[in-house]
Amino acid sequence: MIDVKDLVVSYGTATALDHLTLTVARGEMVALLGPNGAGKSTLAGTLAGLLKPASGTVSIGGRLALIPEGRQLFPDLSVADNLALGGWRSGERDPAFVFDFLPRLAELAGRRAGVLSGGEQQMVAFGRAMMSRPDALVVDELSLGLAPNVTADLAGHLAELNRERGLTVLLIEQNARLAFDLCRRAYVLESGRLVTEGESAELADDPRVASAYLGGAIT
Ligand SMILES: Nc1ncnc2c1ncn2[C@@H]1O[C@H](COP(=O)(O)OP(=O)(O)OP(=O)(O)O)[C@@H](O)[C@H]1O
Repeated sequence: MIDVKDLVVSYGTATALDHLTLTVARGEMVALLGPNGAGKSTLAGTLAGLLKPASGTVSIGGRLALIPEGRQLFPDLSVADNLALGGWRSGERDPAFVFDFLPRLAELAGRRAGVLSGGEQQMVAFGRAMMSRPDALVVDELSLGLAPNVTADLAGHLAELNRERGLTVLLIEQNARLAFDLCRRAYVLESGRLVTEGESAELADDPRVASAYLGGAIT
């Protein structure tokens, strides 16, 4: 569904992604881990078509939506209007199916997005992305600035969409525990290069990953 080959993306003379190769199969949920500045958002932007590769290829086998880092809502618009904007390209006008799996959004529909809590705003960004009826969803830091229980709630909804509706997910995260819990497979990016990839269970035991992301070995 998502096929990235030998991708190079630069900002002027600075290379943000350096020959990155990565795949996410249809219906798979895969994590991309990396510290600040690793190039994670650059990959998200490139997958969403917002950034142009210097070389390499990106191929997407369906409709892709992005939950961008920092939500990027329209703060002065209502939740309902933010959701409607997500349906602009797909022609989806009815958010009822989004309210089915995120019922809290129905209660918040008339509120201004800018006054919501971080978790509620992330839920709106999630719902807005789903309004485009995507086959694949790229989530740029689901957990950013959110309390663990709020993150867990959103992660549960994401896993449910993956399991029950076959939504393909690329979960871009700094929270390795969350990523390993949700995804069977993960890639680790540093300074624009892949440092390792594999099954989450094996990566959690990898001392390099454990010391960088998990504060020591997982017990
Ligand atoms: N618009 C830009 N102009 C110039 N350099 C940029 C730009 N955006 C990002 N970079 C640089 O590209 C590199 C990768 O940045 P990117 O935002 O993709 O990393 P990230 O892994 O998403 O980091 P974070 O977790 O902090 O969001 C960094 O060195 C960053 O400074």
